[in-house]
Amino acid sequence: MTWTDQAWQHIQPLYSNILAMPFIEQLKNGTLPLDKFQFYMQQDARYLEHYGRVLAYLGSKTGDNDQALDFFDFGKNALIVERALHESYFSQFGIHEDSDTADLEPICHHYVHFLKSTAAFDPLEVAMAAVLPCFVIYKEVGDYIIATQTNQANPYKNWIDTYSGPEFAIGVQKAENYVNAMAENTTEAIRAQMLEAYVKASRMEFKFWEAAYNKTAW
Ligand SMILES: Cc1ncc(CN)c(N)n1
Repeated sequence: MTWTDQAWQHIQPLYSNILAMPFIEQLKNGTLPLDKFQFYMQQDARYLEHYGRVLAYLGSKTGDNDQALDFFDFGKNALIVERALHESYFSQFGIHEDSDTADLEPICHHYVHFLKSTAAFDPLEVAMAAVLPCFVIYKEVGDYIIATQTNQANPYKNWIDTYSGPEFAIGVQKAENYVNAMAENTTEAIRAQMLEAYVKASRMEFKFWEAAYNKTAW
């Protein structure tokens, strides 16, 4: 079994909890209150600015040029999605343009700085494992919503389409392949740290949606 399969299996209880969250259930049904989605979008735009930079930074740290190019692309894509949020969703959902300067709320702040410090101070394998749940969980949630939704007039359709399409899945698979190759070529001790980082980031994905649902501020 690959390292990513093992890691994914390891977080199944948490993933089941994610699917049962009111945020995800209501996003799927199209009944999520607008103010909760607005809060989420605003924080997510800020998150993506930082996440994109972390991915590009990890690309710059790898000695493998293919991996570097792919991580530069992943970083660029995160910023492209962030820009799309501004150009379409922000006006569609009535979110104020001053979101650029919106405070990072506690969970977003913690997640971003966890990724940045892991990228800066931990082994590259661990940092690559830390950024993976952001790919995998969104893909799985996107696919789950597409497979189970019944509301064809869901106002959040565009968001759902971003993460459920084949294009996103290709990137996720590439990122997983790199992490598997790195896991194979490292030590048991580093693999344990990789798993710890993967689990922490997955918990933060849960917390990010929970914070949006509760509109948690400082
Ligand atoms: C918090 C979070 N995690 C993951 C994704 C998907 N890249 C996102 N947009 N936002």
